[in-house]
Amino acid sequence: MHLSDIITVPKVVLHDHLDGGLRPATIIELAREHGYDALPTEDPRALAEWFRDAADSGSLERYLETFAHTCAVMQTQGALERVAAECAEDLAADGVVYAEIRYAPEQHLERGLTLDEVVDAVNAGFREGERRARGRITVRTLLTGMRHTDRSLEIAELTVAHRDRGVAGFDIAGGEVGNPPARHLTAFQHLKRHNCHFTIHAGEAVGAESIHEAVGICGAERIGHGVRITDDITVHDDGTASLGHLAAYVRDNRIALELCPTSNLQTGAAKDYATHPIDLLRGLGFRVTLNTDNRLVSGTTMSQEFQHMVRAFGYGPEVFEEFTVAAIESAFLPLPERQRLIDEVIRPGYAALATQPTR
Ligand SMILES: O=c1[nH]cnc2c1ncn2[C@@H]1O[C@H](CO)[C@@H](O)[C@H]1O
Ligand SMILES: [Zn+2]
Repeated sequence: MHLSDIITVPKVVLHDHLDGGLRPATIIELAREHGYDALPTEDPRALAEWFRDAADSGSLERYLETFAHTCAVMQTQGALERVAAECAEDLAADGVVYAEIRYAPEQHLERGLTLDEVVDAVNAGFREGERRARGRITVRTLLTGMRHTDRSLEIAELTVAHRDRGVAGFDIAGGEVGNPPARHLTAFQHLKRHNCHFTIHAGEAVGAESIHEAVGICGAERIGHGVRITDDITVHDDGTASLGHLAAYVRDNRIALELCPTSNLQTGAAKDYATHPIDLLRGLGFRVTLNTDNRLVSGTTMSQEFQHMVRAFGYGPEVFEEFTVAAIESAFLPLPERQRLIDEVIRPGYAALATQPTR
């Protein structure tokens, strides 16, 4: 599949951080406006490289340190609106038709904004971005609680308060070691009481135990990464596999795994593309989705993630259609809207590719 075809076909991203995907030139401009002088360089190309290299450390903690620079310039209403609008534009230009973009409102209060003002500014930016993209993309947000702080209940309440107005659900993120999901149980209970969607970053830096807590104790509908579910899967010499109870539960309940291969290589959750568990998990019938995690920090796009999969596993359009439909089916969007995107956008987009003369 040519890159131009990969860009053209409809794609869905469920796991992409707003503060991990800024345009480098925008960071530099906003830093000047805000008087932030700690950027490692003021050259956009060099800055993009700096993020990718600094994040390429084999450790999730080191990967997360780079976000200090993006969050530093996302502290005003104007900056948040701009970053969100550009995010929608960039995704639309890459052929993404539906995106759930997450960020942690508590990280944007340094210059006096309230949590509600942060959410309103980001929502306004996304509506502007959708307009600029002339309706080619729909964006919803997930509000993230940081797992090392103690504001998750407050962020869960914020999610409920802003639901149906651009906010589709909740997530927790940040360093996984030492901050297990169940530490935020009251937040998840609040969401459940209000029938509100949530996903949990789990099984990235910690193994099956973290996924078990996320699913079995907290009740996550999807798993952010979840790549270490392989801890509960035994692959035998003859190629067959046995699933433990946790892996079977995740697979049998169609709990989506928000896999992000490039990010996994950077944080050490996987060794290389060719041995990334995505292909094993897909083969075993897990609901697999392909995502970017952080377009700037991981130096990637949805099309590039697709391309890596073409090279590693020889995937063609039928597999990408499968990933895209799986993603939209697991989206925190009302069923009729998901169905409309499948019938009117995704299926026709892949059908159009299939009828093109081969190039
Ligand atoms: O892959 C990840 N694992 C865990 N936390 C992450 C990952 N990517 C980003 N963040 C964290 O989520 C915050 C809100 O968007 C970011 O500031 C970053 O600290
Ligand atoms: Zn993430």
